[in-house]
Amino acid sequence: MSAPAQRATLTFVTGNANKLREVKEILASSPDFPFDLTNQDLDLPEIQGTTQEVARAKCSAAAAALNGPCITEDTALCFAALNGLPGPYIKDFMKGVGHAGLNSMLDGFSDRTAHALCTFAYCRGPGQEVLLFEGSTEGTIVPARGDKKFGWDPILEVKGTGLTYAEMESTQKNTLSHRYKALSALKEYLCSKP
Ligand SMILES: O=c1[nH]c(=O)c2ncn([C@@H]3O[C@H](COP(=O)(O)OP(=O)(O)OP(=O)(O)O)[C@@H](O)[C@H]3O)c2[nH]1
Ligand SMILES: [Mg+2]
Repeated sequence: MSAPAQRATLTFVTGNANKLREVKEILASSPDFPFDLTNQDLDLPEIQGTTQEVARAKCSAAAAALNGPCITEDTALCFAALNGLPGPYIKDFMKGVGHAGLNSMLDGFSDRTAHALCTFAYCRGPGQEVLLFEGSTEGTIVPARGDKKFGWDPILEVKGTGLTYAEMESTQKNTLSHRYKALSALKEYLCSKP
């Protein structure tokens, strides 16, 4: 009997262990995903700009550094009252002011809605076009509730659930999250390619 054909490997370039965990969890229920996923943590520049500009530049730099195909992922938290900010700069805002500070930024505004935006980027190799796959989940910014193991999960109450991401089981977050939606779009594209 011949050995089963080996699947190609795709490198997910990220230094974020929580992202990697969620991506693996989501893909675990996607046996049709056409790659074996590996991970590398590379120190890549994250430019200033729109979420799409940030994602394209990072993935392009990752493909050049790896000299091969890769995916990267950027997550933004966008406050409606602030025209989408902090957006792609949420990492520094979270580090700088934390859950309480992010809540205070909306004091004085009647609109406390926000959306989490995930952008997966896929590049086949150095100098190749970068393709983007986005997913967004709506919610409201609230005082922290739930498990504090992942970033701003405790302050985004997801629309229609009454729960913050941090109050959900991972199985629930992974069926409605920004990451789940963007990864589904990436998967659909990769599965449609010969
Ligand atoms: O509560 C959260 N729930 C999430 O679902 C989620 N996804 C990302 N993040 C955080 O938002 C910032 C994005 O910045 P980011 O996209 O540049 O990520 P990163 O620098 O940590 O990793 P990477 O760039 O190596 O992939 C970082 O602080 C991430 O920790 C999340 N926080
Ligand atoms: Mg980053």
